[in-house]
Amino acid sequence: MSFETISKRGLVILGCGRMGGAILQGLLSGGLPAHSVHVIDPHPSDWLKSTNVQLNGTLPDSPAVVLVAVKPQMMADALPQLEAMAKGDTLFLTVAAGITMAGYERMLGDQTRLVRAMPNTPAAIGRGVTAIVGNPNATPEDLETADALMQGVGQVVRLEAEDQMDAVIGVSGSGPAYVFHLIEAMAAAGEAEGLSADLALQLAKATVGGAGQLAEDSPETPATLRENVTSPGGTTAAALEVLMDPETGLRPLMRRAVAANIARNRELGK
Ligand SMILES: NC(=O)C1=CN([C@@H]2O[C@H](COP(=O)(O)OP(=O)(O)OC[C@H]3O[C@@H](n4cnc5c(N)ncnc54)[C@H](OP(=O)(O)O)[C@@H]3O)[C@@H](O)[C@H]2O)C=CC1
Ligand SMILES: O=C(O)[C@@H]1CCC=N1
Repeated sequence: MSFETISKRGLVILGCGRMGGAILQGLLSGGLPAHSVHVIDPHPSDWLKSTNVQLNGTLPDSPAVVLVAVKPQMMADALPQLEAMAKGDTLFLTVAAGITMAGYERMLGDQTRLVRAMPNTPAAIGRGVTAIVGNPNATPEDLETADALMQGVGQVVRLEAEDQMDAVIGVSGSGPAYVFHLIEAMAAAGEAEGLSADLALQLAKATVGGAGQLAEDSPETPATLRENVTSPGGTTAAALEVLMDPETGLRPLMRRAVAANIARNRELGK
């Protein structure tokens, strides 16, 4: 399905907050005409009002795509109003955590053509990464459509099975929050060692941003890049002894954090 089909038949966005808004921004700057987008959201932001999309108005009977971007807790209230579209020729593309394909099929019917997608907030600057997986009704063309829409906000990867989605949410969907917390923690450590708050934050942000870019661009593995910083017997080695402790270091901590993420994701899906 091309952007032309989407602009002819329309795109409905259910819930246009941080994630729905970031995806919409990517699509509009990629050339999707604003008048073909119909947004349902109780409190549209000023930015949304300035885009010329159709806000809380009459919806097309059979839009090309419905993008579902409400919180999982709102899904049972918000989604059933669009049930009739799921009986026709509309692709449902959802970015919500927690809710499984079986859950959507219970709300919309088991004929629904559905793609689950898990983006992350760097989507707001076109640097997101989104994993997608379709239900058995989703055609290869539906996956192409979902892929093309999500490429508007960054890279897209395809999953082999829905059960991989939990780990994806735990790593990349929520991952930006872990990295932002790393920035906070590094800045706090710098401040505790005598730097001003502003300088510590500038150093931490630039270090995480630069290291992230280097890890993406370099042909070297993260392990080699880490070793390149680590002079034998030097300062980095002393810090890494703490961070890489097999019992108390970052690896077991991250393992616990991701496991907690997945446990919550499964609760939200109930
Ligand atoms: N934020 C993130 O990093 C990521 C989020 N997601 C998923 O994206 C989805 C949205 O999250 P996020 O954008 O952060 O949340 P937001 O709260 O920013 O956005 C949700 C939007 O839906 C609106 N809304 C609430 N009730 C309804 C309704 N009945 N009908 C239509 N719209 C409604 C909200 O309005 P109001 O605020 O007025 O209630 C809000 O604008 C979630 O399912 C989440 O799992 C996926 C990947 C990453
Ligand atoms: O915190 C959440 O539930 C959502 C899903 C992934 C990122 N934010």
